[in-house]
Amino acid sequence: MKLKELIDQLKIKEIKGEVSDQVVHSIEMDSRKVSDHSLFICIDGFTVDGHDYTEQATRNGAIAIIAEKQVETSVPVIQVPDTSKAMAQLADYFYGHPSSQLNVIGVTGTNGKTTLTYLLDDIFTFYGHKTAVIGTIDMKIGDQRYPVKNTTPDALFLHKNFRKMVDENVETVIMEVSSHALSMGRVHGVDINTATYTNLTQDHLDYHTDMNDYAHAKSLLFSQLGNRFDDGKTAVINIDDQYAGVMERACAQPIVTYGLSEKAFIRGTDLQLGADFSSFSVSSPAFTTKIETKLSGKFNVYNMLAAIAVAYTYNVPIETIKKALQQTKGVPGRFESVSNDYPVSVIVDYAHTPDSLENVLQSISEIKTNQVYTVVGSGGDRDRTKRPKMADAAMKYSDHVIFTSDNPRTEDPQAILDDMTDHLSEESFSVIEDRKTAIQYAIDRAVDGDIVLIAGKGHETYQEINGVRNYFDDREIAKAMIEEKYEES
Ligand SMILES: CC(=O)N[C@H]1[C@@H](OP(=O)(O)OP(=O)(O)OC[C@H]2O[C@@H](n3ccc(=O)[nH]c3=O)[C@H](O)[C@@H]2O)O[C@H](CO)[C@@H](O)[C@@H]1O[C@H](C)C(=O)N[C@@H](C)C(=O)N[C@H](CCC(=O)O)C(=O)O
Ligand SMILES: Nc1ncnc2c1ncn2[C@@H]1O[C@H](COP(=O)(O)OP(=O)(O)OP(=O)(O)O)[C@@H](O)[C@H]1O
Ligand SMILES: N[C@H](CCC[C@H](N)C(=O)O)C(=O)O
Ligand SMILES: [Mg+2]
Repeated sequence: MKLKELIDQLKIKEIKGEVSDQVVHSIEMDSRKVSDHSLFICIDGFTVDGHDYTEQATRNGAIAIIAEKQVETSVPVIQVPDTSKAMAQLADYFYGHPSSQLNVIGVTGTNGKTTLTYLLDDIFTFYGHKTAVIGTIDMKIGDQRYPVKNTTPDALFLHKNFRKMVDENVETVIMEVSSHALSMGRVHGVDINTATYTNLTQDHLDYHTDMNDYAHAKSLLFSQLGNRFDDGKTAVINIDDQYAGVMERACAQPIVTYGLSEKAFIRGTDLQLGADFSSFSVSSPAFTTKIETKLSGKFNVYNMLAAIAVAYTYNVPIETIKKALQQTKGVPGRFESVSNDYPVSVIVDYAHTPDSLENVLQSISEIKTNQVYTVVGSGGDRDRTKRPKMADAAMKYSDHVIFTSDNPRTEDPQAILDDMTDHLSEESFSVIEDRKTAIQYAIDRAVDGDIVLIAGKGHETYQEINGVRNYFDDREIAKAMIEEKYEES
């Protein structure tokens, strides 16, 4: 594509150098990925400033630079007010507005995003759509999986991969949209059809100033659905959540609500929850039916109601939804039972917020027949104020808590553990910094009928200490320990 045609899309402050008939083969935001005929966009980041890498970019073959500050280079510089926005706009144009050729379902909320994307993937696949999923675990296009660095990647990655999805005949893409992504504009220019809200409870107060600021960031997904009524856009909102009104007020489009309360349009009733199943009735003015699945926990009933509501907006027949939910296996690392064959149950779960920990432990309380051991930590370089609250949730619902390291990142692990435990007066907990030793401690002590919950890392296959990621999988470690325990006895 011609550089001239591309930059004609932008509001330009100044052009230095001559833009004639240069051809752009790729758009890059990372100087290390620049090759011949790339257009390099300078992003002023949290760690470094992309404007400092123009020399490397031109050396690698950049034919022009998009910047928001003054830079000196040998190639034309197009200065714009905001390079992040320009990047989204250029990528959307360069790749031929691919998101508008897809059903894009965006999911936001503190907890349940990954789970809901998996449920929707199961429903739409069962319905016969070719699907794609982007989120915390990875990006999936059809049957192919690709690693992602962020739950919601940057705009360049998104538009580029939407193109790939269109080329591969994907019809429906289900994506998690994090609050970071919304406030950093990573989804700018993404033509979202359905915006879905799960819930809002404390997390990320290192990044957002307070809960209202956090709620506002989430609400951007709903304002970004736009003001036009002729394109069939819909919002799907958990009406039982205390911040539902914030999302509703931000949204000009029709809203389908779900929940357990009477005011929900898609309403769940008659819940029955077990260790490895749940069932409930779901009703709306259009249908009433009973859903039976292998997923357990009240929070998962909410996730399933959200999935039903989204599928309903696409006219997926309720019988199809019902069958898909009946077969769903759930999500790796979410309430994942490590082994059902032994008298001690080990559950690995990704709960890393006070609310998710409380939810998961409440669900365990409902099914437990004996004592509950909880092994839990809290991530470094993240919201510090959630740490004592996570500890309180663990203490409230467990018989024994072993506080340990999650991903300490660049923080001192012991300081994180102090943040979690300093306020605790009871003595009925242990602190074991090394996560493997902490898991061993719980499994060694658990007796027949006990449940060991290993929380916080779920599907993660690493532990990040001092910037280094070492291989670490709670599920593998626990499985080996539990097998060893019962083989010895
Ligand atoms: C704080 C934050 O969000 N950081 C994101 C940000 O990184 P950054 O600002 O530090 O980037 P940077 O390293 O300063 O680089 C600035 C620019 O210089 C360029 N550069 C850099 C080096 C070089 O040699 N040449 C070069 O051109 C970079 O390509 C970039 O364009 O931009 C990167 C590219 O988009 C993101 O990957 C990165 O996410 C980091 C890894 C991260 O951990 N983010 C977390 C907070 C996050 O976003 N989490 C949410 C999920 C939260 C949840 O749901 O619980 C998410 O969506 O992932
Ligand atoms: N609807 C829900 N409400 C509260 N807690 C939930 C809900 N769904 C899942 N959880 C809990 O939260 C944990 C994380 O779930 P999930 O991965 O689906 O959320 P997420 O929003 O994608 O999280 P992240 O932002 O970290 O990617 C689960 O392991 C479970 O403990
Ligand atoms: N998306 C979340 C994941 C947290 C997972 C937990 N294991 C941790 O490392 O804190 C975050 O980046 O805050
Ligand atoms: Mg997620």
